[in-house]
Amino acid sequence: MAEAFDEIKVAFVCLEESVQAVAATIHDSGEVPERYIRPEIDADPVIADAGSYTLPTIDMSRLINPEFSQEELAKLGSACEHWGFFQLVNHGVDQVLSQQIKADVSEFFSLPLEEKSAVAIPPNGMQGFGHHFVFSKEQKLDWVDLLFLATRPVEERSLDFWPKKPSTFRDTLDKYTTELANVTEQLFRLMAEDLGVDHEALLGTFKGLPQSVRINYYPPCRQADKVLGLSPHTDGIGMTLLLHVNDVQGLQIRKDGEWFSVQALPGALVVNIGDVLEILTNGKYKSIEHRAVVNPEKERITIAAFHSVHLPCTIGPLQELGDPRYKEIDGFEFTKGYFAAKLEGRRYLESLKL
Ligand SMILES: O=C(O)CCC(=O)C(=O)O
Ligand SMILES: [Fe+2]
Repeated sequence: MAEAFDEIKVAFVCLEESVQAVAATIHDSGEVPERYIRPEIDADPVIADAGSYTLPTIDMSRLINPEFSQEELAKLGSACEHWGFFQLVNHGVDQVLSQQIKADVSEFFSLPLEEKSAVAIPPNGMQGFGHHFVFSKEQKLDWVDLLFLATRPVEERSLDFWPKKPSTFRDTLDKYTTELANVTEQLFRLMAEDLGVDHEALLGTFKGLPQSVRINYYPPCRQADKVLGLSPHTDGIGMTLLLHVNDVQGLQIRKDGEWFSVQALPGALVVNIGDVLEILTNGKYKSIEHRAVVNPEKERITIAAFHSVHLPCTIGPLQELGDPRYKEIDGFEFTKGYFAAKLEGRRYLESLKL
């Protein structure tokens, strides 16, 4: 994947300011610079009465227990079809390791800007500390700083962008992402079973489980209702596993045309279907638009682990799943198109429909 990123060459404009530093400088006035103010939020409100919705919770310990697996597998399939999102509990990721990754990530973002800048994203680069999806000097900006790293295949890691501080960071990220790759592989197998397709056909697209992480730091913002942490988007990969580093909520997903706030359970992984899995499943599983909002008083930190296709490859609906409803597309071309249209929600995915 690291090599793939080099090949994709996304033309992001280098945004030199850190949002965390902006938040600190406006601390007294609380007035957010115009570039971060998002008038579109008012036109697109959050579901007032979310009581009728509950994001499905899937229990991995039941999925792998023969006594309950059929029932839980049906729930998994239904969540992927109707929500494109679920919370995974009892996922088996070592709790001490989860605590350690949370501590290391929090410590990295609490370092002075100069120290974080040791791993800054270079011009036209993707990996490191900085911002993604800034295409012009005029465009509105998300209220977030990120650290983006390709973690698998292991031999393609660019360690220059892996923080040396805190000293445990690299080792913890290595162990944590390895565990997540295992959970992902298990989920892909279970999904193949739910879909009634050959495991190898599904897993082959994700051979070697290429993976990257996007660690999101959303500073608090007194004008939180005027900014967006992350603009609405879908994930241009197979599947994402999201960990909440602290207990601050902010993820919203588009449900029946309105925004629904996710309440992540402590310790759960929030899993979502990406564009590639929607295409492979011929539209059975859904890649849902989501966004992140910001807390007025507290910082919010999340770790999104993306599981991507094995490049080079061709992305298209699996044969067993009926007449194709999406075009076949070369993996590189898909990824380039996804990055170019990232700020346009589901539009790129829709353009691939037949
Ligand atoms: O931080 C969140 O809640 C969402 C993160 C996300 O959607 C992403 O990184 O793609
Ligand atoms: Fe996302």
